[in-house]
Amino acid sequence: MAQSIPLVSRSPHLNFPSLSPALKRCLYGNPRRVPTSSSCPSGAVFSIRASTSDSDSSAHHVIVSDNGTGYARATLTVSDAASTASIEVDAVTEVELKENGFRSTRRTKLVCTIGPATCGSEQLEALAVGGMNVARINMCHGTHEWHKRVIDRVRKLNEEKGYAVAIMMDTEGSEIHMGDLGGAPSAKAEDGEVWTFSVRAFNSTLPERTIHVNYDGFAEDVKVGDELLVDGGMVRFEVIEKIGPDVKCLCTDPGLLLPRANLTFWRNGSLVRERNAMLPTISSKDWLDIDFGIAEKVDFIAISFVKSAEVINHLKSYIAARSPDGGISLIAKIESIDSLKNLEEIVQASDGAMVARGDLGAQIPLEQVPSAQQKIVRVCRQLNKPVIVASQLLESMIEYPTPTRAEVADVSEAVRQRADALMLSGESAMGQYPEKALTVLRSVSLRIEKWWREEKRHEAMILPPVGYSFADNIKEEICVSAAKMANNLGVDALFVYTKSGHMASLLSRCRPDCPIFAFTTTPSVRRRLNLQWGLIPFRLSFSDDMESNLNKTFSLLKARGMIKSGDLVIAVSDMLQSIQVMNVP
Ligand SMILES: Nc1ncnc2c1ncn2[C@@H]1O[C@H](COP(=O)(O)OP(=O)(O)O)[C@@H](O)[C@H]1O
Ligand SMILES: C=C(OP(=O)(O)O)C(=O)O
Ligand SMILES: [K+]
Ligand SMILES: [Mg+2]
Repeated sequence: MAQSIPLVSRSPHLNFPSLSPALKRCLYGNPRRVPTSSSCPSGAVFSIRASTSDSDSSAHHVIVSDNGTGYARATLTVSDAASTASIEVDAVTEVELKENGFRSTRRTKLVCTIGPATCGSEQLEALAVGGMNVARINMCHGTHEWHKRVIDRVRKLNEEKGYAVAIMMDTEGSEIHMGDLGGAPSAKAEDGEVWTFSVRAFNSTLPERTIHVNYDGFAEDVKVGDELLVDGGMVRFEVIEKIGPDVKCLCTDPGLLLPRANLTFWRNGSLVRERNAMLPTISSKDWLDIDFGIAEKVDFIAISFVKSAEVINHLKSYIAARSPDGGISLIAKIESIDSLKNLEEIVQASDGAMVARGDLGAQIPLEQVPSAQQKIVRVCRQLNKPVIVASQLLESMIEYPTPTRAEVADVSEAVRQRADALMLSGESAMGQYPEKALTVLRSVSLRIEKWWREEKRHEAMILPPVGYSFADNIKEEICVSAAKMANNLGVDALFVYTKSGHMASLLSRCRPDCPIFAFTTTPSVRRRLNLQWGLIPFRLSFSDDMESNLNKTFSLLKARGMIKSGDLVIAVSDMLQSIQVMNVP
């Protein structure tokens, strides 16, 4: 494929105005221009190291000619062969690596929910600069058009600015929730007020103190005396009367009602699950949203209110039939009593899990949420699946520029547990201080991680074997040993060459002291590895010959100032059952 690109011959630099920004970025690192015309006479052919971030083809040759016009022309040849000469890494990580060295890179990954406060290109870029690894879109809110605009903006950012921000689509699920409040951003419920919760469809404006409920069986299922919890207890009501489709409720704990807030009802101190438990995990709207996610090639789909492994398996085969390249990972949200009961089988079937503390805290007593979190994080690590700790990490920052001490302690605890990722919800979607909230997550993560390394607080790593096939057991053993060696020798980095990403996960699971450079061939695997603890994913074409892979990687990384001679590295790969220890030449 050859492209003709005009350039300005009389400028001291060759200027490529119509070159795509992604290619421009890659020309010799980051210049807008190719070096001087004197070193680039008419007819000259020279190589540029460049590649487009989302394809395997790379620009290789620029041929300059002047055609006697006085204005030279350059022809850019895009060739697949050239991709073997390039390496792609997240622009923020590259700066971090150069400025602070390996050891101080952040290991805990960060997920930001995108909403009205952060959906613009500039705001998304600010989040990417601030360390967002995954952008989450919540299908409870907004239209497909709205979500598509966000996805396109993130993709553009990745392509033009060299990020690898992954996209996670989160389904609505069949939860019971309130309606839209007739367009109002919120409504205040005061102590002693009587509100009507109704399953009636309201076409025009809602009557005063009336809330629409999305679940048709609601008025039948509740009983007088039941307690109705909005958002897991942010506001509480007591059911005092049932009149056909309307349920009259007395406000007992005042608070702010937000559009589409989740509803649960409790009887004699336990959650009423009756028909609620019969709701399908994936609603008809969810299926439409999932089709949207597949069409948009999102990297992750998070499934709300998962009850069993069966639904995950079902969805996996649905996605596999429609997206055969396997580019979508499924994240099971653990946010119900059933999901806790079937935790192991759900996590085993999924590609990762989320501790969705918002709804979980509405389904089990709040004081049980921390132990549930610890258990979920532990199970995920045992089964080698990434885990995200979500909801209310920095809730007060929706309104205030600094977090509470308790919030900082909560974030620290999730980091200490070695969760793969922390998530912002309302803080980044509709809060006043999205970037500040992200900065808090980043700095608290870095601080806690540094503290372990300084104190050398290696907690005993009891990792029961999880491999099912012989081959898998070998990989697991190699990674456990490589990580242990890395800690004992104090190496600068672990290198892993992996096509599917599996070997990189196995290393991440060991939570070693040093960062893990994960080299993978496809942009999609690279983006998905961005969710996992301690992995710095690079896109690189490599062969089965480890010797040449290593030499190539060393020279590419050295050229970009990301490693230096003498650095101690341990390398493992999908292709070879060995652990190599060496100093960068
Ligand atoms: N796409 C969106 N459009 C409008 N508002 C959104 C969007 N995504 C999130 N929000 C707002 O951010 C809040 C927090 O997000 P999240 O925790 O993901 O949702 P929920 O509160 O429904 O569980 C939501 O309650 C909603 O007010
Ligand atoms: C992350 C959660 O899910 P959602 O925000 O979709 O309710 C949660 O319940 O904590
Ligand atoms: K959701
Ligand atoms: Mg939820």
